[in-house]
Amino acid sequence: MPSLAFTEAKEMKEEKKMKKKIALETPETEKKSKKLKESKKKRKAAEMEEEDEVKSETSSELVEPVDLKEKKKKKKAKVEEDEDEDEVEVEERKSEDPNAVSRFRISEALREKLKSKGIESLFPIQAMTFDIVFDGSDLVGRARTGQGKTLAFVLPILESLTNGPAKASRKTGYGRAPSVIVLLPTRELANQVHADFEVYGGALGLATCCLYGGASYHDQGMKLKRGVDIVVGTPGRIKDHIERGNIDLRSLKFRILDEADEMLRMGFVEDVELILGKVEDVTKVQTLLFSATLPDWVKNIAARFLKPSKKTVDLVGNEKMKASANVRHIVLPCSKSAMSQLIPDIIRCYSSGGRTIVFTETKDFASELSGLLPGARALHGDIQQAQREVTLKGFRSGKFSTLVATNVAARGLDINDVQLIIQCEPPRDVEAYIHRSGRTGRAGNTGVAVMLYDPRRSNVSKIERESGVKFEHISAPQPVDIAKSAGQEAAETITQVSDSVIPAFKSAAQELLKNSGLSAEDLLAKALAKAAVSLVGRQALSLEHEPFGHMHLISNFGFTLFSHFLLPGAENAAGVSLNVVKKELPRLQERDQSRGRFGFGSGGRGGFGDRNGGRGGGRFSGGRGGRGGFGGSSDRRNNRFSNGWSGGRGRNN
Ligand SMILES: Nc1ncnc2c1ncn2[C@@H]1O[C@H](COP(=O)(O)OP(=O)(O)OP(=O)(O)O)[C@@H](O)[C@H]1O
Repeated sequence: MPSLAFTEAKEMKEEKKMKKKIALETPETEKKSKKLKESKKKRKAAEMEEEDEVKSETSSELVEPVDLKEKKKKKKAKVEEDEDEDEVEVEERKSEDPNAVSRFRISEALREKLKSKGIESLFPIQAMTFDIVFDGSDLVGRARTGQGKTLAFVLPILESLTNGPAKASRKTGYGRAPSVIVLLPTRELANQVHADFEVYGGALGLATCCLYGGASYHDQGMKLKRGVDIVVGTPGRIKDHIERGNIDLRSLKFRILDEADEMLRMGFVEDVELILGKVEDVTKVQTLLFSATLPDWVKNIAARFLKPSKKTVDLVGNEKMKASANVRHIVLPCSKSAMSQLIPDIIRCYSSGGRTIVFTETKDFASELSGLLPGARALHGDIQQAQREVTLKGFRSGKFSTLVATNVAARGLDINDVQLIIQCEPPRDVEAYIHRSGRTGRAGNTGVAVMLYDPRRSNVSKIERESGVKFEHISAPQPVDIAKSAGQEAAETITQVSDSVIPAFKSAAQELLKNSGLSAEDLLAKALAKAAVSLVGRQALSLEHEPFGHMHLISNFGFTLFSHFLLPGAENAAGVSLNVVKKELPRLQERDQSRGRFGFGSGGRGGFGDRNGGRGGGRFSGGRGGRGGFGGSSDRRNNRFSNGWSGGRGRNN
């Protein structure tokens, strides 16, 4: 038997070779070349059109309509021919793609299912491990977050069971014992991996069930009784089913430890050992271990579960950067008491209108913070399982866009369009940082991870050193940042407006352009500012049931936007209505960093007037310090935004 060191050295050489091969054609290059092709096509079509236009102008002089028609026909044929060539090129390129699904021992049914999910090419970790798993080896697989480790084990296992080496000996029929067990550290993750097995395994006629705590034993037991091929679950509940005699693991073909380090760190070692130990003949079972992080202590424990001949595919290896390279890693000083004020600003600036996950260290703080952030919901271990599922479903479906969670959401969760991760303080270990920040920037997309820290109590250098991340240090978003991102959002909503409205508004636009004395660009900028304000207004209205929602939006966004961008040109802002919040506003708490370096820009001192004490009565009025705030209104009779800009110091409260 070759020594472990020798096997590993040989494996590393093989890995290097494979990495080179795979690097030749990554999904990124594919995307780029697709884009190039599309723009080439568009350019060609545009050129043809342009030429046609020129020709048709001259054609009236030449009066040769038949000839022209003929030419057009020929040209059309040429475009079609070129398009065909392009399609052939795409097909050729696909067949050259070393990671094309068709190049692997993947059956037609599974290929079709993958295609229906938009997957025609395997990601590197999948391509590098497929044959290893399919051909029967144990494996330790490591790749950064969001690189597709789940399908790296799902695909070869399914193929092996239905068309490969494990087919002959797997159990079939009613009441069959499972062939696969997948162990995961959290219920949410178990659900997610179960869903993948259901989709892809279902296409091959395989049945899966999911076993985790907080759900009915009876339902789970019934499924096991009927017989399943794949069991996915958390160690505690699986152990319970073993003890109840509901599950027979003697004839397993595959055992998978996903997020292995977390499972072992959470103290599941004994449960995991008990579950894995139920196999009758360990030489007949394949064991796979996956994670984005594999500290040495885990490797040592894991060595007990895997055969000495195991292979290792480590796409992180000794590279300095351990966290996702698709994520912009940012740190920002902030005290705990300022978080509920600052986080909405960070979301507005960095979430690109997508979803945000805010991580807290404790369950209590997750609950507290979720109550303070507009439209946020909490997810942590003290919440009933049924509610956890409802919350996650709502977040996935876009019912709300901010999830405040503990580490239950740190691992493995793959949620579409999570653009921003906020960590309220540096986590205890680097692995948590890597996994939390990895909830964004997945499957080749980009994202932003902001970590808050209190400079008096924590420092970021340990995480920076151990994760290999070079943090970008920023200060609290300034009004200009907020306005910029609101402008972008407004611009996006404008691009979505149907062209059909143009005729109705065109004459007003022409008149405005003619009479305003401004360039089209400047006018558009003003229109965007107005649209941005309406946008905030709508959000404020939709959040009226949230006690703090409207206050944040107006105070942190609207306030600074108005005060710093509209008010200096106050005469231009006349008519911008502030009556978006219809009921009496709560008094804005003066935040304790407003004078400090972590404060929210110069708008920090402004605030809502107090209806009782202040003269601003129910309108946006000057805050205590007055600087950056709205002055006492010159138009106190209505709840409108007035021109009462106070450049001076606190006259208004
Ligand atoms: N070959 C592929 N082509 C396109 N998308 C893919 C491919 N493989 C996986 N994906 C998608 O990539 C996303 C990330 O995959 P997955 O959740 O398996 O990542 P991961 O490496 O396990 O991440 P983590 O370490 O955070 O658990 C998923 O949405 C998945 O559907």
